[in-house]
Formats: sequence, C-alpha cells, structure tokens
Amino acid sequence: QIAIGIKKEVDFAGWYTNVLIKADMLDYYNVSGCYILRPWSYSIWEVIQDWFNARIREMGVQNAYFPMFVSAKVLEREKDHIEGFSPEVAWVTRAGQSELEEPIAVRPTSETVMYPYYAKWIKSHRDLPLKLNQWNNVVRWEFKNPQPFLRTREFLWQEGHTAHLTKAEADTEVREILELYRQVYEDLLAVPVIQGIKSEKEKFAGGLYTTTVEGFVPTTGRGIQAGTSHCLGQNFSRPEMFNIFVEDPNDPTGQGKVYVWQNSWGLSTRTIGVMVMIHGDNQGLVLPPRVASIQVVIVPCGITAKLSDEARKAVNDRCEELASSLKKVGIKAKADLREGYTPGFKFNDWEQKGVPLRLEIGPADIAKQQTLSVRRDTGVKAALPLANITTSVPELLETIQGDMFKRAQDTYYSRLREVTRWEDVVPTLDDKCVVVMPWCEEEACEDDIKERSARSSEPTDERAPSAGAKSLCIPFDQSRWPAIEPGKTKCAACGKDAKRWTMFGRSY
Ligand SMILES: O=C1CCCN[C@@H]1CCCn1cnc2cc(F)c(F)cc2c1=O
Ligand SMILES: [Mg+2]
Repeated sequence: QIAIGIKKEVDFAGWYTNVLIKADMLDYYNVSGCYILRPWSYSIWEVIQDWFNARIREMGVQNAYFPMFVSAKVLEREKDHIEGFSPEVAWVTRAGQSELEEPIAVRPTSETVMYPYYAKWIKSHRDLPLKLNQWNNVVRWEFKNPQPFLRTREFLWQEGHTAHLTKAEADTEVREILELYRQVYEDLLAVPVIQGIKSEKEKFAGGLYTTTVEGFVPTTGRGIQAGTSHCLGQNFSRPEMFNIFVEDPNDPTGQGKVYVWQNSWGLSTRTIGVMVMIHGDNQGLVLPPRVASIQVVIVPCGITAKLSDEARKAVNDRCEELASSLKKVGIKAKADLREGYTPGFKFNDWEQKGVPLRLEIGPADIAKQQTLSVRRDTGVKAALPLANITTSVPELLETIQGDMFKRAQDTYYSRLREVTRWEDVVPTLDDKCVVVMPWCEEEACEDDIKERSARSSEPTDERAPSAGAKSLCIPFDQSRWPAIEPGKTKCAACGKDAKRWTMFGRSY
C-alpha cells in the first residue's frame, strides 16, 4: 500500500517535508530546528563542494578552519554590527556542573573569529590579497518556524572572507563569486536565479553593499535569497573594528596607510531545499542528473514465476552488464536486482527518490536488443537500442538537465510582472508573482511599500493580512524592461523619480 502522497499544490509545506522523508534525504531530530542529512542529500552537498572548491582554488582562495567558539568580548566587538542579531546567538554557559567564567558563543558567522587574525597576519601589501574560505556549520537560534534546509538552527555552508588592497579588486571578486553561485544553481541544480544588488534596507548592515542570487518558488510565489556576496568596504578593517591596514605602496613618503577592502560570501545547504521545492512533483523528488548520486536505475521486468531460471538469470545478467557498461563511461548507474519486490514497487521507490532515468529490461527487450527508458522529469518513455546505449544515455541525461532548467526558467520569467501603478502591486503578489517596478531606491519608500502591501488585497478580510512585499534585488541586467527615463519615469510606489527596475515580493 503506497502511502497517498500529499499534493504539492494542496499543502506545500506538508508536501515538502513528506518528499524529503520519503526520498531518504533527511530525518527529524529531537532538537527543534535541527535535522539529520542522510547520504541522499549529503551527496548533493558534496557535489556542490567539489565543484565550488575547484573553482575557488583557481581564484587563489585557500581553505582553512577556524574555531566554532567566540568569546562575548570578541563577538560583540562593535555593538551596532551585532545588535540586530543577538537574539539568535547560542551560548555555552557551563561545562559539566561547573559554570564557565565567561559565556562562549557558538559562531553564527565567522567575521569576528577570523578578522583579529587577518589583522595579525596582514602586515605588508605583499600579504594581499588574502583569500580564505571555510566549509563549516554555523548556529543561529532562529525563532521563526524551522524548515528543513531552508531555515534551520544549525546549517552547513561555505563562508569566504577576503582582503584586498583596492576597492576595485574587491568589487571584481564580489561579482566573480556571485557568478559561481549562479552556476551552482543554474548549471548543477537546474535552478534559475536572478543576480542583483540588495537595497540599503535589505543588505548586510555591517557591509558596504550586498549582491545576491535570488531564487523564486512558483508554488508559493515567494522569492528566496539563494546566495550572497558582500563587499564589506573598509567597515571591518577600520581602527575601531579590526584595524587591518598595510603601508600604502603608492605613498613615496612611506607614511601612508591603506585600510584593506574586504569581501565575504556564503552559500549554504539552503541550495538543496530550493532544488527540492522547484523540481519536486507529486511522485516525490526529481533530481537534476548533475547532482544525482544515482543517475540511471536499471530494473529487470517480465520476470514471472513461469519464467525459467536461465531466462531469469539472462535478464538479471543483462541488467548488471548494462549498469557496468554505463559506469565505464562515467554514468552513475545501478541495477536494482532486489528479490521479492515487484518492478512496480521498484519504479515507485526510485521515482520517490528522484532518480532522473529508469531503464527497464525484460525478455522481450533482450530479444529486441533494446531497453525501455523512462524520464523522471516528464515520464516520457522511449525504446533505446542497446547497441549505442553508452552514448544515447549520457545524451538523454544532458537533455533532462537542460529541459529541467529551461522549464524552471520559463516559469520564473513568466512570474516577473512589470508593474508601474501602485494598485497593481498587491494583486500581482496575490497572483503568486514578483512585482518588478521602477523604484526610487529610498529606504523610507521601501518601509512604506512593506507596510502598504501587508494589507490583504480583499478589504473585507482584514483578519488575514498577507505578508508584505520586500525588495528582493535590483537586477544587474535591466535590459529585460523598458529603459527608465531619468526625471521622467516615476517610482510606482511614491511618485518620485525612479532609478532602476526593482524586484519586490513576499519571501522566505
Ligand atoms: O552572509 C554572509 C556570508 C558569509 C559570511 N558572513 C556574511 C554576513 C553574515 C551576516 N550575519 C547573519 N546572521 C547573523 C546572525 C547572528 F546571530 C550574528 F551574531 C551575526 C550574523 C551576521 O553577521
Ligand atoms: Mg538571519
């Protein structure tokens, strides 16, 4: 009896956790907001790590590891940097039965752990650029309801922290990393994202500016911040903060000092949650081939009781041979020869786990020297000759990867609604779309938009106010929308001169 699944469009939150459990991606844990990452999801994180490590190594970034504990004195180095976040900080206050002299914080991010050592290690401009990254876990005691991968009290991420002699160099690296984040999503996870800069209200307050890759979840019509690359400017290197400076190589007197220009950038296991939400369907998980730990599952069919033992052996051997010839060309293939399970049971099992391609082989297929392929993303079936299977299957997997991305990108772009009149804002949000409007970029206006859009669209049911819209990003690529005419095009919210088209929406 295969459990009746929860429908994605009916109960999205229930569908999401059900898919994760049924696909063996995670398990629940008795500390709220924490989950166990089982191999089926952890293998996706490893693909992302391997890919990202190769590329940052090419950029001269080195991996390192810093302690997870931060003293209160160090964490609260600068009151205003931390003040908004302090409710999220987890503290160790005792070991065994003895209270600690000073409480020790568990890192929520590592700026304050790392930068005192940047100050110590960076003595000359020849020590620049310093580029370190760590793969670690961080703890943030969020109080909003937790969601696996999307909002958890402990999560895995990489956090890159770099120091440069000039702003220009820092600016360049911010975008190089953001481009890598785009590729992780679009090329590995088949998830479309839009690159842009955050508004003053939404940026990391401790930094100079924040760039972001913004995802979109069509089922809920909500945007999701999928990765961030900040330029910190000299905010963390200035004397009152970590005092990280070098002699100015361009100052003939040799007296000049340059405070270093810093960046920090992070991508977390939220990547996995976004991929599940975008591609999953009512049969369960749908994995993009490039991150699937099993890309092709081969299932013996037509094995009935009346089939002779040698015929049954012939089918099983053919499945095994097919798996090994696909593995030889680098395809992650598996023959499911489990006894005592029907083909139908196996089909459902691997569909729930999101394996991108199934190949069925029965006596009839052997006779015809073919296999029946079934795509997980579309369900489309096609007979494939065994003769050229080691080229047709890799090609089919690439087609699946491309089609999954294209479908998701078309959906995302179809939900970007150009809005130039305020009265169209809330209806657009209620339509599960992103508002893209000419915006003045003033913080007061953004506060106003959030408040005015929080009122529900139907004046009658004041009870159920919809969540307000916040700015998601100001896309770097403005060419998708009509040019803003300076002094002429007005902000759709306040009527002041608009500066750039900006995406507003409800978000995670
Ligand atoms: O977002 C990134 C990328 C990787 C490195 N860090 C930056 C900025 C993190 C911003 N941030 C985000 N969340 C925080 C939560 C806290 F509890 C806290 F004490 C501090 C922070 C905090 O600084
Ligand atoms: Mg937060």
